[in-house]
Amino acid sequence: MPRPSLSPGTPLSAVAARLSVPPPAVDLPVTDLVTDSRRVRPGDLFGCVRGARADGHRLAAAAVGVGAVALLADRPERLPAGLGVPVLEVPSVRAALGPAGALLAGDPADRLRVVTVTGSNGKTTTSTLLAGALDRPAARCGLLTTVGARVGRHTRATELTTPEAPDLHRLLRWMVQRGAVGAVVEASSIALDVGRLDALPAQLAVFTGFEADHLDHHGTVEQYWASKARLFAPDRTRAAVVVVDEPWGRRLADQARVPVTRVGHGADCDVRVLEGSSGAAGTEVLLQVGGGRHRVRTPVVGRAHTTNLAAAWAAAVRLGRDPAAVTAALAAVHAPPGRGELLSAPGAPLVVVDYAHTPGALAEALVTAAQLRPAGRVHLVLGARGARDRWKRQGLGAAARAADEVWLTNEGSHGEDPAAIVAELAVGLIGSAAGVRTVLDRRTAITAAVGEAGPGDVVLVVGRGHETLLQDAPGAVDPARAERFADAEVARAALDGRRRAAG
Ligand SMILES: CC(=O)N[C@H]1[C@@H](OP(=O)(O)OP(=O)(O)OC[C@H]2O[C@@H](n3ccc(=O)[nH]c3=O)[C@H](O)[C@@H]2O)O[C@H](CO)[C@@H](O)[C@@H]1O[C@H](C)C(=O)N[C@@H](C)C(=O)N[C@H](CCC(=O)O)C(=O)O
Repeated sequence: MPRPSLSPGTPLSAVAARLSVPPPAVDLPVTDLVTDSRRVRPGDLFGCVRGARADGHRLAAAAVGVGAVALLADRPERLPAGLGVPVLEVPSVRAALGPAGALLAGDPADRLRVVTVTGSNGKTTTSTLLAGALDRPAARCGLLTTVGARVGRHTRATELTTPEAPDLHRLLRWMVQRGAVGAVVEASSIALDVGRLDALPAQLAVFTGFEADHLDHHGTVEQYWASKARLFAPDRTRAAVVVVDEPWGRRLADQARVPVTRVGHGADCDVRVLEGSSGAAGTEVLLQVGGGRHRVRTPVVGRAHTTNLAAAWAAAVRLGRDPAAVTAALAAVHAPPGRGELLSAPGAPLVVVDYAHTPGALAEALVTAAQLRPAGRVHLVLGARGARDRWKRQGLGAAARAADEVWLTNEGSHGEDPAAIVAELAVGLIGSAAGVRTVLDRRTAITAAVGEAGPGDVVLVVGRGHETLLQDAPGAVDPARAERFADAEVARAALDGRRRAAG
């Protein structure tokens, strides 16, 4: 991610003061805080992060070699002798990245009304809806989600759903420089767990709902929930909007020590969903708020988005926006790419490309698909990501039983055997009435599903949504080792091919 022009520099002693550690023997200005030696520029402060695969302390010499003028370290004994640069010793470099990153970015969050959005499903859509409800030409609201960073018509690609803290605060500075007075930030549980959102005070935190996920990182559902619950502590947010349609959300609302606006279908909700429906034209809810009722619409497709829409509406109103203005704004907010994305062509099945990658989200996406073509059949193209969350695969297979036809395929094996991944998905489908076929080449699977489906059917392609890199090589996504592959593009080509074949 290209970095903006360098700031004039901040005294290293100011960084020490922000981190409450002794000042350096030698003071000097530092420009940016960087945690990757491959991205250091002259004048940077290099944070020596100890990770699962590398230790920044062992990379300090390389960082100094390309211009780092000072180091943040929590294992100074691991640093090579004679580096000749001041070292700020901290208890934890990871814990320092937020406060120091904010300072060196100019504390942009102090000039923004920040809203954080977390939850198991719907974070990106809810964040996009909320930013759309808050955004005004004269008072921009920035948006930072899995899809990338955006403010007004400016966009920036990002690598993580929630970037590392120094990158996050630089992106907030980038938004302020382009007129943002607010920012909606999608908060992944992993980011919360490792401290990427530290030093990011929010006016409001939104919880979209809960389903076990990322257990390969968090270990237990309790730990996963606790990582999200951190966002609702008084030192992290002033208020909360919580969807309470399931027990974990209710528990969060009960335990949060900040004012909570409860959203959901229950009679105890402050913003109660009386009715909800979704179809090809979008999603609509009827909300009961006190004595009043509000009918709210969005072009976003998917029954799962009824509570996301209600939460976004409640959050914008909680932040002081006029309810009628919020309702009007939401009517024009379209889904982020790859979330309930519809592709259609004359005489061809309807194709839906969605990000669903948990059993609950898949079940919801299948309900939506069936609702979109009530008289048709549902053809599901399903895979599971390699090298993570293996425990989810049988549950995904079980959720897939609601489809009429299931095409099991590769979704990026990341060093695993694609056939073994598919075999785990197939366990959930044992005894199912659905027709089940395995086609490991994803392009072939999507093309075959589109080719075989009837004109009144739906083809639902899940798991990757907007993503454009498909990787079978081990390790984190690396553009140099991944194939460029966008589900929507492949589905569109399949529809075009079907039209050409029909003459
Ligand atoms: C589990 C996790 O969060 N891992 C992140 C973490 O990796 P790590 O701690 O293992 O770091 P490492 O690779 O050992 O490197 C340690 C340090 O050495 C540095 N380094 C490394 C190599 C080098 O040549 N020079 C160098 O300086 C690295 O920049 C890093 O600071 O720090 C790395 C550098 O910032 C991240 O790239 C990496 O994200 C990986 C790619 C990842 O896949 N993260 C996923 C799990 C993630 O965070 N996902 C959530 C969304 C989940 C969801 O909702 O779907 C997200 O917010 O994106």
